[in-house]
Amino acid sequence: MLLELEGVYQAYERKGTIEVLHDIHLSMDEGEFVCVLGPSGCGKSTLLRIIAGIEPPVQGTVRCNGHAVRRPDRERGVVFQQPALYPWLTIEGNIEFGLKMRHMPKADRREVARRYLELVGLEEFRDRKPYELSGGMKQRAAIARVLANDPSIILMDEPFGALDAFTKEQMQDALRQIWRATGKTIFFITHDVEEALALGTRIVVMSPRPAVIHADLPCSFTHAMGEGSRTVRASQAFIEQRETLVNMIHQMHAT
Ligand SMILES: Nc1ncnc2c1ncn2[C@@H]1O[C@H](COP(=O)(O)OP(=O)(O)OP(=O)(O)O)[C@@H](O)[C@H]1O
Repeated sequence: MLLELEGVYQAYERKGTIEVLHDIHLSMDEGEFVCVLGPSGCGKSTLLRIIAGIEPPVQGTVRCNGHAVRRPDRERGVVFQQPALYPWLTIEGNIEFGLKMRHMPKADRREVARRYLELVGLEEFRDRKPYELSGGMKQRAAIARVLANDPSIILMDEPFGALDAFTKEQMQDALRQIWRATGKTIFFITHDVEEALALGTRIVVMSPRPAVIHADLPCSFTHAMGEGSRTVRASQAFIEQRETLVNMIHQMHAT
């Protein structure tokens, strides 16, 4: 088991106690692509921060590769909605940064950076600064930077949430190719039911706060998608599954 969460409980003290996560149990195997859906404010980002080691839970444990998670480390790479690239470095410099901090020799760094620049389709932009790139390209660079650190799992918090619909679909198709090419395990938070169905091998639905896991469903559309995904997205089975999930989330909002 790559990742194991047992009895994770999180609450904050703010004019009384806000219970956010109630009792989360979740395991992930290597190579899985788990998409997490749930009503707004239910604690999805909180869960990601706990898995990343950015904040500790009040109760419960998180284990990654058999070790208790206590702080952020490169075993768990994180991609946020706003790509956190260093504005003064080139795209290649950004991708190499973590490797440089670990004292990897320059020639090796360059080789790793070029490999991932190519994988995310940014070879031609390697000498540009982040402000010269579109939103989608910046997010590709952020993904390449995380991949360069060779994490066991990539944690993504609505990474395409700020992109227009067309770019978003392109990025989903690109991420699927990257996942296939690298075999990485991905934990992906989204508000977008169609996005979850188009990417995940598993869909986890969280309940409203204090959140528990309301549903944990296998999903196979991503396997049926080629370089593009239009045909599968327009299929009857996809649309039916989308409506089932949208209704499930609406019903939780209403109760
Ligand atoms: N450090 C904190 N202190 C106090 N309350 C917090 C803290 N972090 C999160 N919360 C509260 O916990 C709840 C869950 O927040 P979180 O951002 O994890 O939800 P989410 O499901 O990711 O939301 P959204 O879908 O809107 O992005 C919210 O009510 C939020 O206000």
